[in-house]
Amino acid sequence: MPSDAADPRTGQSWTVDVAGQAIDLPIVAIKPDFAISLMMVIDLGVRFGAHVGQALAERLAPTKPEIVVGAATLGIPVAIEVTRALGLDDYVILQKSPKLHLANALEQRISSITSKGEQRLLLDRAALPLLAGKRVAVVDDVVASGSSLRGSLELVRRAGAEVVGIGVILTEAKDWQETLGPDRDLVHGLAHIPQFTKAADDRWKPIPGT
Ligand SMILES: Nc1ncnc2[nH]cnc12
Repeated sequence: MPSDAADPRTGQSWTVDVAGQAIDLPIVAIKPDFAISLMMVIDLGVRFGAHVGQALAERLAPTKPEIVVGAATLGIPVAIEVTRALGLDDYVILQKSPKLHLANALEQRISSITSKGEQRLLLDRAALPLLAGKRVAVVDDVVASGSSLRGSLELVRRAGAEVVGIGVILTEAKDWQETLGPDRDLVHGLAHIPQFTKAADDRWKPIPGT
């Protein structure tokens, strides 16, 4: 398909050990001199989903969560697997696009490094009784800027719940630590990935300190 957009593929990949399971992530250029190693959790199969669900549940169980909250889109499989592995049933998904039944949703604005422009997170008011007064674990696939997680925490707290833990498959670079402030201490990540820049030899290399 002809396109004016630059091809984001670099031909390089980054291997990371996720709680004992190695995955290969393609390094994808977001800008001419900036790239990330992209983890699309929905492309990694159900066994990987179950593995990370179990590993995150082990780390979150001591915080005694009563319900799990995840943000659309890639937080959805994580929320389902963590809920299952914790032996819970209900979970709550924060939507990114307005659904017909969400006309009256609680709303929070967010931004993301992998999606264009500003986005929002929406909490269905029908889910409020599931959250009010509850101990909540908030989960996502990756925390990078921290904007999406910060929006999730805000919505969960507006719903009257206590955030007792945050579970992510990957932490990426360090920007999220400043975005989340003191909430950074609630984060349980299974592995860390750096961000990348192009070196003099045209190879993508991790940015020191990320
Ligand atoms: N490395 C990454 N993979 C998938 N989603 C992301 N969002 C931010 N960084 C990401």
